[in-house]
Order: sequence, then structure tokens, then C-alpha cells
Amino acid sequence: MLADLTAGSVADAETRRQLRPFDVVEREALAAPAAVDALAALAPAERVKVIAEIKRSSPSRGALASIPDPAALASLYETGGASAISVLTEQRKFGGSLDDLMAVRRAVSLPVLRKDFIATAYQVFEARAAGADLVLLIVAALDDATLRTLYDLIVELGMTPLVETHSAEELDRAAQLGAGLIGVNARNLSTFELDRDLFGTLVARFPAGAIKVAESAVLSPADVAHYRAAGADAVLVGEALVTGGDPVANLAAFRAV
Ligand SMILES: O=P(O)(O)OC[C@@H](O)[C@@H](O)c1c[nH]c2ccccc12
Repeated sequence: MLADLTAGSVADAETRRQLRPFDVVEREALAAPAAVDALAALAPAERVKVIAEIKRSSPSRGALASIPDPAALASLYETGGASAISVLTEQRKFGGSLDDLMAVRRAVSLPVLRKDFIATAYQVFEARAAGADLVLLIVAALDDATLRTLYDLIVELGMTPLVETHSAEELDRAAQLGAGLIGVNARNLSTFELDRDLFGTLVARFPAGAIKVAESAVLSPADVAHYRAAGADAVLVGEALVTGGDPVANLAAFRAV
């Protein structure tokens, strides 16, 4: 599934490149307003930081929410105290787009994450041109050379990589990069199995100074407390916020942990 999602995202980017060639997107990326410092926004603090996600559907859960106005939802997330906004831009299974990201960019001053299956430089330049401040890199989807190349490009463009892992070996690969923002996804992106305890199992392997993000499977404040107790600096929440009614109230409850 992860290979299929990555191949699909790369293919869709290739289609876009036919209309907007690399040099055009590169020029737009270099002309974009400077990226926001995401590490400062997500730095460890007294209270857990929340990365609030805009996600319409997923392969594991199907349709979640139509989200006709992602900018309005992002504004509610900002009001609710989110520290960053994650925007799914993968279209085939998650119903997202770069248009969503650009709309969110115009609506909030928080750091914005491009959540997608990134495997090419073109996709990184697209993210910057659209106003992203962070870009997701999924360790399991990339070989070491590609991971290194894309990591360096994201940093070179002034953005922050969120390096996502799902095993000890992948966390060690993230540490090798010198990543300052590392996530552990409770969800296995190939089998969809969920393991909220994986973060706690791996927390000791985070490099000193890296910001520790627990991703997925937060359905209640108790889940946030579980990740916080295990050492998470931040949590990444999607489904519970897009399906759970009042996002401002939900965020307040998550942050009160
Ligand atoms: O909806 P949840 O269980 O709160 O999960 C959010 C987020 O962690 C999840 O959407 C996610 C984490 N890593 C990803 C990589 C690709 C697509 C999606 C994801």
C-alpha cells in the first residue's frame, strides 16, 4: 500500500509537471515568502503541542469528512490552539490537493505541513511554492540516498522536514539524517494495524534534542495523555478533529492533558 501510494503521488506530480515545468515551480518556490520556523513552534513546552490535520478520507478509514472549506477548518484549528496545521495533499486515497494547502496558507499564520508521499525534488519545490513550511518524509518509503537528498533540499529551501518512522531501524535512519523533528506513526502504512505503544517503545531511540511527535490514533484526551506520558512533545491528530464535532473544544481538551 505504501509503495502504491507513493507511486500514485509521484505519477500525479508528473502529470502536474507537464503543465507546470520544473523550472517554473522552482522559480515560484524561490520567490515564495520565507517559511515559518516550525521547530520553534513545535519546541517542547509545558503543554503538549498539537499538529492538527486536514484529511477528508484515508485508505484505512474510508471517507471521514467532506471539508468543503479547508481554510475555515484551519482557522478553527488556529483558534483552538494548534501549533501547526497538517494538510493532506494526496488526492487518490486522502482526497487532498495542493489547492487545499494554498487555501490553508492564506488563512493561518501557523506552520503548514505538506502531508503527502514525497519521493521527488519536484514535489518538494511544489510544497514550497504552495507555501508549506514543513514537508513529510516517510522513511519506509525512501531509500537512504533519496531520503538524504530530499531532506537536504527541504532544509535548503528553508523548510523543516517531519521525518516519519514506524520501527527502531527507521528511527535510527531518521537520527542519521540529523533530523530535528521526528514522528512515530502508530499506524503501519502497509498493514494499517495500529499500535499506540510503539511510540513509547521507540522513544529512547530519539536523538537528543529532536522534537518527538506521536502520530495517529488519538481519539480522546486519554490517548494524548498516553503519548505525553511516554514522552511525546507533540501529537498529530486527524480523524478525531475532522469527525469529532467542535474542533476548538476538542483541541482545548487535547491540550489540557
Ligand atoms: O487520523 P489519525 O489517526 O489522527 O492520524 C493522523 C495522521 O497521523 C495520519 O493521517 C498520517 C500519519 N502519517 C501519514 C502519512 C501519510 C498519510 C497520512 C498519515
